[in-house]
This record gives sequence, C-alpha cells and structure tokens, in this order.
Amino acid sequence: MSPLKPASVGAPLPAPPLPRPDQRWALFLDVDGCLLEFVDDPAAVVVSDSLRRLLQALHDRLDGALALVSGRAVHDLDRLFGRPSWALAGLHGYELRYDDGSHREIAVDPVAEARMREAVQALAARMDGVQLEDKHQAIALHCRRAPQRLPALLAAARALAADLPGYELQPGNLVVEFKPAGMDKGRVVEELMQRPPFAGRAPVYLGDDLTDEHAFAAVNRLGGLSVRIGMREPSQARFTLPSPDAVHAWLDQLRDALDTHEGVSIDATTGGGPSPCQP
Ligand SMILES: O=P(O)(O)OC[C@H]1O[C@H](O[C@H]2O[C@H](CO)[C@@H](O)[C@H](O)[C@H]2O)[C@H](O)[C@@H](O)[C@@H]1O
Repeated sequence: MSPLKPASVGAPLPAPPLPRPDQRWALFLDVDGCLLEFVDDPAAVVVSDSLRRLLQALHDRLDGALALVSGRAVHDLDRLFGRPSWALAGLHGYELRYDDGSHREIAVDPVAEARMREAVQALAARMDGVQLEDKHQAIALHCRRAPQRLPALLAAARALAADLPGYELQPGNLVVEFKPAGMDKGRVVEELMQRPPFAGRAPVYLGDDLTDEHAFAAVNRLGGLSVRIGMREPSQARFTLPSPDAVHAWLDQLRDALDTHEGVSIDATTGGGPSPCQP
C-alpha cells in the first residue's frame, strides 16, 4: 500500500462544481458506497437500468474517458454492469481492462496466494459474524451483519497480514481485505491517465472509502477533482456529495452540462484544483 499524506479534518467540504464542456474531463467512479448503496450481502447489490444508461451516456459524451475503479473483481463488475465498454479497474487496481478490451494483470505468486487463502479461511472460521468473499487473488472479510466485530477483525487481520508475503491489508467499510501488494486505486488512476482516451484530460474521482483515498491523493496531484461520498473523516478529498442518490443526481447534471455547455472551469495544469470552490 502506498503511503497516504495526512488529510485535513473538520472544515466542511463543498459540493463539486460541473465542468465546462470545452474542458476535457476524465471520470473515475468507485462502485459500492458511491454508485451503489451498501447492502448486507455483497452479492445482492443490483445496478438499475437507469444507472447503466447514465454511465453509458457519460462515457459517450466524454469520448470514452470513463472508468469504474473498484475493489470488486472485473468479472463481478461485468456481472453487475452487463459487460460495459468502459475501462474497468478491479481488485483496487490489480486487474485492469481497458476500453479496447485488452487486459493487464499483475502476477501473484500462486504459493503466496494459496497460503493467504488457507490462513484467511482459518481466520474467518474462528470469527462469528464474519462473511468471507473470495475474489481469487484477494479475499474480503465482511462484518456488516456483526459490526461490533470490526475491531477484533482488524486486529486479527493485521497480525495475520504481517506473516503473508506478497499481500497487504486494505481496510474498508465494515470490511478488511487481503489484496496483492503493490497496487492501489491511486496508481491505477495514474496508469489510466497516461493513455488514451484519458491522457490530457482533468481527472475527476468520486469514491467513499479508505481505498479511494489513494485515488484522491493522485487526482489532487494531477490537479483534478476529488469527491468524497458520505461523511467519513479524515479525507484528502476536496469536495463532497452526501450519498449515492446525490451522486446519481450530480452525474445527471454533468451529462446535461456536457450537452448544454454549462458549468465552471477546473485547472488541470497547475495542480491548484477547481477554481471556484478551492478550499
Ligand atoms: O471499491 P468499491 O467498488 O467500493 O468496492 C469495495 C468493496 O465493496 C464491496 O463491499 C462493500 O459493499 C457491500 C455491498 O453493499 C457491503 O456488504 C460491504 O459491507 C462493503 O464493504 C465488495 O463486496 C468488496 O469486494 C469491495 O472490495
């Protein structure tokens, strides 16, 4: 996991502005807690047709510069979103499918993966109320149905991770994940920003969770918009929206702004962030 800079706490963040359509944006969207409300069972989330249509419209209006950046695996994102043509970054960036259909994946030592699986399964078996989600190269341990278990789960996971070479912990919303080391959402956003159709655009990233902080830091460095969904503190994000419903409404406005040439400017060249609302 790459180190995160200290984040500011306390000052209320503004809502994100909309871009002028003469400015070229690249849109990066987290999934759970951002596009989708949380539910108890990770397999039970449902993506509405209207959300799919909205994302497709934004993808088209941004000349393809839209990507989902998720802790879910790419095949799971395909299941939820109906194998979209957008770029998909899965497992916090470990997996990446570009919008031309090509893939890149980082090799994980199969011995290290097997060792991780055995150890994490054993940990889950001895913790009541913990749900194991096996994503092949990564495993998530959820405690949404027993949130009081989180401190004990985190402590046990930290102790275990210290003995699992090639793997690192990614804590999240009532979850702790064992994921391959060396990749995070910030790095995958930077990777995407180096190639078409993202290169040369200003990155805009919406996300809710700790894993999204890596992306907020990267987007801030690149002079884009970092938008935290919900109230989690501290955060490096410079803007906020309260909920997935508010995200959908903002994305609706963004689609309309791209159609009607409304909005405000952001400065992607100076690293100074968006001009009208810079805290
Ligand atoms: O990066 P994301 O797209 O936000 O994915 C992060 C994790 O999201 C999922 O877990 C979370 O959402 C579940 C469904 O609402 C919820 O039950 C769970 O408590 C949340 O932590 C997903 O299951 C994980 O694999 C993702 O890594």
